[in-house]
Amino acid sequence: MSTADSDPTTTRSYGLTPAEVKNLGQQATAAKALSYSPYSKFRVGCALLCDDGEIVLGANIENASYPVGVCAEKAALSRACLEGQRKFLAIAVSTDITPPASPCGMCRQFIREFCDLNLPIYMWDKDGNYVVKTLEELLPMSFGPEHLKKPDSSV
Ligand SMILES: O=c1ccn([C@H]2C[C@H](O)[C@@H](CO)O2)c(=O)[nH]1
Repeated sequence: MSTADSDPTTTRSYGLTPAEVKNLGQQATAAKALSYSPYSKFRVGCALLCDDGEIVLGANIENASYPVGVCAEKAALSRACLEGQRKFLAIAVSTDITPPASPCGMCRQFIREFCDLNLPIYMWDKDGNYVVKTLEELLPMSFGPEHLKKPDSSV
């Protein structure tokens, strides 16, 4: 007999149902098609689950002046922020490699601005499998907005 805890169709991962995790991963994987990465040829797709249920996509955007390029996570969070989104329930990142890539250090800090430390970050590989870690696991002892005087979030 299956219970709510053992049934893989109902067991939640960090508050998300298996269907929500899968959907977010599929959207991050699809977002790789938006990647502009002529230099590295390394496509990264990102899907953010906002607290109102909206999913915002991003991809890496490179530049002839290499350091000017933007990572997928930063692109997605910037896009979401400009849409007025400020709170996120989960992030999925997808690349074309196995084992999956994890967000770079700058992206971890960028995520830290808007997300709780227990935010799950799902890292999808080319075979459709994922590893999940919390933001705190990827960025321990981090520095965040609460360490500064309370910012005026309307600015
Ligand atoms: O967390 C990361 C790490 C790298 N990249 C992009 C930047 C560059 O376009 C390519 C190779 O580094 O991958 C991301 O989008 N996110």
